[in-house]
Amino acid sequence: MLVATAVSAEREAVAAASSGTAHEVRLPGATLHRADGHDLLAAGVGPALAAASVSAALTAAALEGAPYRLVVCAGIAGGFQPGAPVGSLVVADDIVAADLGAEAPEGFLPVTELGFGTVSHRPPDSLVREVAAATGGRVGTVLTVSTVTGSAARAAELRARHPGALAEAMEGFGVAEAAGAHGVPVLEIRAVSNPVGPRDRSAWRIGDALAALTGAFGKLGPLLESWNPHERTD
Ligand SMILES: O=C(O)c1cccc(C(=O)CC[C@H]2O[C@@H](n3cnc4c(=O)[nH]cnc43)[C@H](O)[C@@H]2O)c1
Repeated sequence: MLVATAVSAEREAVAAASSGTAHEVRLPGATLHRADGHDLLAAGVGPALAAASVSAALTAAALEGAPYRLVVCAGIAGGFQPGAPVGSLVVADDIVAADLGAEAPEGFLPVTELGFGTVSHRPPDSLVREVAAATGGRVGTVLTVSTVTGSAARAAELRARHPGALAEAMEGFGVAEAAGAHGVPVLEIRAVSNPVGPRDRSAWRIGDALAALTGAFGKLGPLLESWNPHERTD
């Protein structure tokens, strides 16, 4: 399994859930922290760098003859209120690129309406349900944005376009695109550090969110390690 976070503080929060000592594996384009049979990667902020880093890790694993069974995108996120309060955990049932497209006089057009690509990746249903049950996480759409929302108007616009959205972050769709290109299932787990809305960096509760991430992964170890994509029922 590969767990991809944006920054090293998030990677360390995930690592704190297991007792094993990690060693570094340096690859072209990515440095893995390997412990207890899984790899952790601080893949960078934003969908492009996250996709490039995860793609490097997936390619290296495939060339070694040991492909990953699962890629998990994990980290902190903004939560849409009141569905995802600060400190809560969100498990994505849909990983959606919210700003990939074009503006038109009639509104935003997703890239799919321009005839290109995709804007959504759906993690395996059964795994989403099991992870949510084990962690107490809320299940919903997690948006991937390249610009952190900073106004009530933008938050309302995103909610209108994505009524099922519980959280926004900046890497999920990039990680999912990389995993999808390798045919590997993907999951996104986010701990809410701040409300989505008017920018107020002083209101971010990063420590609480990182602690929630550690708590979640503490409950997930055996479930994720033993999950077999070939036994999926969905
Ligand atoms: O300053 C720190 O100590 C620190 C520790 C851990 C993480 C950070 C980050 O700034 C991570 C950036 C990361 O967080 C996601 N994020 C969090 N809130 C939002 C949001 O409201 N909208 C979009 N993204 C959000 C995002 O995935 C960033 O990559 C700092």
